[in-house]
Amino acid sequence: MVNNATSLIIALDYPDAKPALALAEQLKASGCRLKVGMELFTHAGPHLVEKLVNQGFDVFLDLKFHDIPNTVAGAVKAAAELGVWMVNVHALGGRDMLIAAREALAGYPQRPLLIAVSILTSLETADLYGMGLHGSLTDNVLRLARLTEANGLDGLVCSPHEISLIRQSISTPLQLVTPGIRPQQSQQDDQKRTMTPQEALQQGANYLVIGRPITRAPDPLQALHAISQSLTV
Ligand SMILES: O=C(O)c1cc(=O)[nH]c(=O)n1[C@@H]1O[C@H](COP(=O)(O)O)[C@@H](O)[C@H]1O
Repeated sequence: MVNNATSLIIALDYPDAKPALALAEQLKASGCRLKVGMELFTHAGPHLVEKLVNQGFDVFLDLKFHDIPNTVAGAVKAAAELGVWMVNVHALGGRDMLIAAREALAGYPQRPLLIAVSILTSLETADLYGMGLHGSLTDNVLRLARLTEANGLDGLVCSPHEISLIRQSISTPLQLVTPGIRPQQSQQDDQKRTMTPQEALQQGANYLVIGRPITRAPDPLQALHAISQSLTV
Protein backbone atom coordinates (compact mmCIF):
# COMPACT_ATOMS: atom_id res chain seq x y z
CA MET A 1 0.00 0.00 0.00
CA VAL A 2 1.44 3.41 -0.97
CA ASN A 3 0.97 6.56 1.16
CA ASN A 4 -2.47 8.13 0.80
CA ALA A 5 -3.23 5.48 -1.82
CA THR A 6 -6.96 5.49 -1.22
CA SER A 7 -7.10 9.14 -2.32
CA LEU A 8 -5.41 8.34 -5.62
CA ILE A 9 -7.46 7.38 -8.66
CA ILE A 10 -5.29 6.26 -11.55
CA ALA A 11 -6.81 7.10 -14.95
CA LEU A 12 -6.34 4.09 -17.24
CA ASP A 13 -6.51 6.12 -20.44
CA TYR A 14 -5.25 3.46 -22.85
CA PRO A 15 -6.37 2.44 -26.34
CA ASP A 16 -7.03 -1.17 -25.36
CA ALA A 17 -7.36 -3.57 -22.46
CA LYS A 18 -3.86 -5.05 -22.53
CA PRO A 19 -1.81 -2.12 -21.12
CA ALA A 20 -4.67 -1.26 -18.75
CA LEU A 21 -4.69 -4.77 -17.28
CA ALA A 22 -0.90 -4.81 -17.14
CA LEU A 23 -0.81 -1.61 -15.07
CA ALA A 24 -3.70 -2.85 -12.90
CA GLU A 25 -1.66 -5.97 -12.17
CA GLN A 26 1.25 -3.80 -11.01
CA LEU A 27 -1.11 -1.70 -8.87
CA LYS A 28 -2.85 -4.60 -7.12
CA ALA A 29 -1.07 -4.15 -3.83
CA SER A 30 -0.93 -0.35 -4.03
CA GLY A 31 -4.35 0.44 -2.59
CA CYS A 32 -5.02 2.92 -5.43
CA ARG A 33 -8.39 3.14 -7.14
CA LEU A 34 -8.75 2.95 -10.93
CA LYS A 35 -10.63 5.04 -13.44
CA VAL A 36 -12.00 3.71 -16.72
CA GLY A 37 -12.83 6.57 -19.05
CA MET A 38 -14.39 6.85 -22.46
CA GLU A 39 -11.32 5.87 -24.50
CA LEU A 40 -10.74 2.55 -22.75
CA PHE A 41 -14.45 1.82 -22.28
CA THR A 42 -15.17 2.39 -25.95
CA HIS A 43 -12.42 -0.05 -26.84
CA ALA A 44 -12.78 -2.68 -24.17
CA GLY A 45 -16.34 -2.30 -22.87
CA PRO A 46 -18.14 -3.41 -19.72
CA HIS A 47 -16.32 -6.73 -19.60
CA LEU A 48 -13.06 -4.99 -18.69
CA VAL A 49 -14.80 -2.96 -16.00
CA GLU A 50 -16.23 -6.14 -14.46
CA LYS A 51 -12.82 -7.75 -14.61
CA LEU A 52 -11.22 -4.90 -12.66
CA VAL A 53 -14.09 -4.92 -10.14
CA ASN A 54 -13.68 -8.68 -9.71
CA GLN A 55 -9.96 -8.17 -9.08
CA GLY A 56 -10.99 -6.11 -6.06
CA PHE A 57 -10.42 -2.59 -7.41
CA ASP A 58 -12.68 0.33 -6.66
CA VAL A 59 -13.50 1.47 -10.19
CA PHE A 60 -14.58 4.98 -11.14
CA LEU A 61 -16.53 4.68 -14.40
CA ASP A 62 -15.90 8.08 -15.95
CA LEU A 63 -18.24 8.30 -18.93
CA LYS A 64 -19.51 11.80 -18.02
CA PHE A 65 -23.11 11.09 -18.94
CA HIS A 66 -24.87 14.16 -20.39
CA ASP A 67 -28.22 13.41 -22.00
CA ILE A 68 -31.94 13.57 -21.31
CA PRO A 69 -32.99 12.39 -17.83
CA ASN A 70 -34.44 9.03 -18.94
CA THR A 71 -31.30 8.08 -20.87
CA VAL A 72 -28.92 9.10 -18.09
CA ALA A 73 -31.02 7.24 -15.50
CA GLY A 74 -30.68 4.06 -17.56
CA ALA A 75 -26.96 4.58 -18.03
CA VAL A 76 -26.18 5.06 -14.32
CA LYS A 77 -28.22 1.94 -13.54
CA ALA A 78 -26.11 0.00 -16.02
CA ALA A 79 -23.01 1.33 -14.25
CA ALA A 80 -24.40 0.24 -10.86
CA GLU A 81 -24.97 -3.24 -12.25
CA LEU A 82 -21.29 -3.44 -13.21
CA GLY A 83 -20.43 -2.94 -9.54
CA VAL A 84 -18.49 0.28 -9.98
CA TRP A 85 -17.59 2.39 -6.96
CA MET A 86 -18.12 5.81 -8.59
CA VAL A 87 -19.89 7.12 -11.70
CA ASN A 88 -20.20 10.63 -13.09
CA VAL A 89 -22.58 12.82 -15.05
CA HIS A 90 -22.22 16.41 -16.29
CA ALA A 91 -23.79 18.96 -13.95
CA LEU A 92 -24.61 20.92 -17.14
CA GLY A 93 -27.18 18.21 -17.88
CA GLY A 94 -29.36 20.21 -15.51
CA ARG A 95 -31.58 19.70 -12.47
CA ASP A 96 -33.99 17.09 -13.85
CA MET A 97 -31.15 14.98 -15.20
CA LEU A 98 -29.29 15.08 -11.88
CA ILE A 99 -32.45 14.08 -10.00
CA ALA A 100 -33.16 11.24 -12.45
CA ALA A 101 -29.61 9.92 -12.00
CA ARG A 102 -29.83 10.07 -8.22
CA GLU A 103 -33.24 8.39 -8.14
CA ALA A 104 -32.11 5.68 -10.54
CA LEU A 105 -29.42 4.60 -8.06
CA ALA A 106 -31.60 4.81 -4.96
CA GLY A 107 -32.67 1.16 -5.02
CA TYR A 108 -29.17 -0.34 -5.09
CA PRO A 109 -27.99 -1.51 -1.67
CA GLN A 110 -24.36 -0.80 -2.61
CA ARG A 111 -24.83 2.01 -5.07
CA PRO A 112 -21.93 3.84 -6.70
CA LEU A 113 -21.06 7.35 -5.56
CA LEU A 114 -22.74 9.76 -7.97
CA ILE A 115 -20.48 12.65 -8.91
CA ALA A 116 -21.20 15.67 -11.14
CA VAL A 117 -18.56 17.15 -13.42
CA SER A 118 -18.50 20.95 -13.05
CA ILE A 119 -16.22 22.73 -15.54
CA LEU A 120 -13.62 20.51 -17.22
CA THR A 121 -10.05 21.13 -16.06
CA SER A 122 -9.02 21.63 -19.70
CA LEU A 123 -11.07 24.85 -19.83
CA GLU A 124 -10.44 28.39 -18.61
CA THR A 125 -12.55 31.57 -18.56
CA ALA A 126 -11.94 32.43 -22.24
CA ASP A 127 -13.23 29.00 -23.27
CA LEU A 128 -16.40 29.53 -21.24
CA TYR A 129 -17.08 32.83 -22.99
CA GLY A 130 -16.83 31.02 -26.32
CA MET A 131 -19.49 28.62 -25.05
CA GLY A 132 -21.78 31.43 -23.86
CA LEU A 133 -21.09 30.75 -20.18
CA HIS A 134 -20.53 34.21 -18.73
CA GLY A 135 -19.08 35.10 -15.37
CA SER A 136 -15.75 33.96 -14.03
CA LEU A 137 -14.68 30.35 -14.10
CA THR A 138 -15.11 30.11 -10.34
CA ASP A 139 -18.64 31.62 -10.58
CA ASN A 140 -19.54 28.88 -13.04
CA VAL A 141 -18.00 26.10 -10.93
CA LEU A 142 -19.75 27.38 -7.81
CA ARG A 143 -23.11 27.61 -9.57
CA LEU A 144 -22.76 23.99 -10.69
CA ALA A 145 -21.56 22.93 -7.24
CA ARG A 146 -24.72 24.48 -5.74
CA LEU A 147 -26.86 22.68 -8.33
CA THR A 148 -25.10 19.42 -7.46
CA GLU A 149 -25.64 19.93 -3.74
CA ALA A 150 -29.29 20.98 -4.18
CA ASN A 151 -30.07 17.79 -6.07
CA GLY A 152 -28.47 15.46 -3.58
CA LEU A 153 -25.46 14.11 -5.46
CA ASP A 154 -22.47 12.81 -3.55
CA GLY A 155 -19.78 15.01 -5.00
CA LEU A 156 -18.24 17.12 -7.70
CA VAL A 157 -15.36 16.93 -10.16
CA CYS A 158 -13.53 20.25 -10.14
CA SER A 159 -9.96 21.50 -10.29
CA PRO A 160 -8.08 21.84 -6.99
CA HIS A 161 -8.12 25.63 -7.49
CA GLU A 162 -11.84 25.74 -6.69
CA ILE A 163 -11.78 23.57 -3.56
CA SER A 164 -11.48 26.25 -0.92
CA LEU A 165 -14.23 28.39 -2.49
CA ILE A 166 -16.57 25.38 -2.64
CA ARG A 167 -15.79 24.39 0.94
CA GLN A 168 -16.43 27.97 2.14
CA SER A 169 -19.67 28.37 0.18
CA ILE A 170 -21.32 24.98 0.57
CA SER A 171 -22.06 23.36 3.91
CA THR A 172 -22.68 19.82 2.57
CA PRO A 173 -19.43 17.84 2.65
CA LEU A 174 -19.36 17.06 -1.08
CA GLN A 175 -16.75 14.54 -2.16
CA LEU A 176 -14.36 16.62 -4.27
CA VAL A 177 -12.68 14.68 -7.06
CA THR A 178 -9.84 16.64 -8.66
CA PRO A 179 -8.14 15.92 -12.00
CA GLY A 180 -5.58 18.33 -13.43
CA ILE A 181 -2.99 16.90 -11.04
CA ARG A 182 0.59 17.54 -12.13
CA PRO A 183 3.69 16.79 -10.06
CA GLN A 184 6.38 19.54 -10.16
CA GLN A 185 8.07 19.66 -13.56
CA SER A 186 5.46 17.48 -15.27
CA GLN A 187 4.06 18.50 -18.62
CA GLN A 188 0.69 20.25 -18.49
CA ASP A 189 -0.56 18.41 -21.61
CA ASP A 190 -4.10 19.62 -22.39
CA GLN A 191 -4.87 20.55 -18.77
CA LYS A 192 -5.27 24.26 -17.99
CA ARG A 193 -6.14 24.30 -14.26
CA THR A 194 -3.48 22.19 -12.58
CA MET A 195 -1.92 21.72 -9.15
CA THR A 196 0.61 19.37 -7.58
CA PRO A 197 -0.72 16.31 -5.71
CA GLN A 198 0.55 17.62 -2.40
CA GLU A 199 -1.10 21.04 -2.80
CA ALA A 200 -4.37 19.50 -3.97
CA LEU A 201 -4.59 17.33 -0.86
CA GLN A 202 -3.69 20.32 1.31
CA GLN A 203 -6.55 22.26 -0.32
CA GLY A 204 -8.92 19.51 0.82
CA ALA A 205 -9.45 17.26 -2.20
CA ASN A 206 -10.96 13.89 -1.32
CA TYR A 207 -9.63 12.18 -4.43
CA LEU A 208 -6.88 13.01 -6.91
CA VAL A 209 -7.30 11.73 -10.48
CA ILE A 210 -3.90 11.17 -12.09
CA GLY A 211 -3.35 9.78 -15.57
CA ARG A 212 -0.43 10.61 -17.85
CA PRO A 213 2.11 11.56 -15.16
CA ILE A 214 1.89 7.86 -14.22
CA THR A 215 0.68 6.02 -17.32
CA ARG A 216 3.14 7.74 -19.69
CA ALA A 217 6.09 7.57 -17.31
CA PRO A 218 8.90 5.22 -18.35
CA ASP A 219 8.32 3.39 -15.05
CA PRO A 220 4.71 3.98 -13.89
CA LEU A 221 5.20 2.34 -10.48
CA GLN A 222 8.21 4.46 -9.77
CA ALA A 223 6.24 7.59 -10.82
CA LEU A 224 3.45 6.54 -8.44
CA HIS A 225 5.93 6.06 -5.59
CA ALA A 226 7.46 9.48 -6.24
CA ILE A 227 3.99 11.05 -6.04
CA SER A 228 3.24 9.09 -2.92
CA GLN A 229 6.50 10.24 -1.31
CA SER A 230 5.63 13.86 -2.12
CA LEU A 231 2.44 13.45 -0.11
CA THR A 232 4.26 12.61 3.10
CA VAL A 233 6.62 15.62 3.26
O1 LIG B 1 -14.13 13.46 -14.89
C1 LIG B 1 -12.89 13.39 -15.00
O2 LIG B 1 -12.28 12.43 -14.52
C2 LIG B 1 -12.17 14.54 -15.58
C3 LIG B 1 -12.80 15.76 -15.47
C4 LIG B 1 -12.09 16.93 -15.78
O3 LIG B 1 -12.58 18.04 -15.61
N1 LIG B 1 -10.81 16.81 -16.24
C5 LIG B 1 -10.20 15.60 -16.42
O4 LIG B 1 -9.02 15.58 -16.81
N2 LIG B 1 -10.91 14.44 -16.15
C6 LIG B 1 -10.28 13.13 -16.41
O5 LIG B 1 -9.13 12.98 -15.58
C7 LIG B 1 -8.07 12.35 -16.28
C8 LIG B 1 -6.86 13.24 -16.23
O6 LIG B 1 -5.80 12.61 -16.88
P1 LIG B 1 -4.34 13.26 -16.97
O7 LIG B 1 -4.49 14.65 -17.51
O8 LIG B 1 -3.63 12.35 -17.92
O9 LIG B 1 -3.80 13.24 -15.57
C9 LIG B 1 -8.56 12.04 -17.68
O10 LIG B 1 -8.95 10.69 -17.72
C10 LIG B 1 -9.77 12.94 -17.87
O11 LIG B 1 -10.77 12.33 -18.66
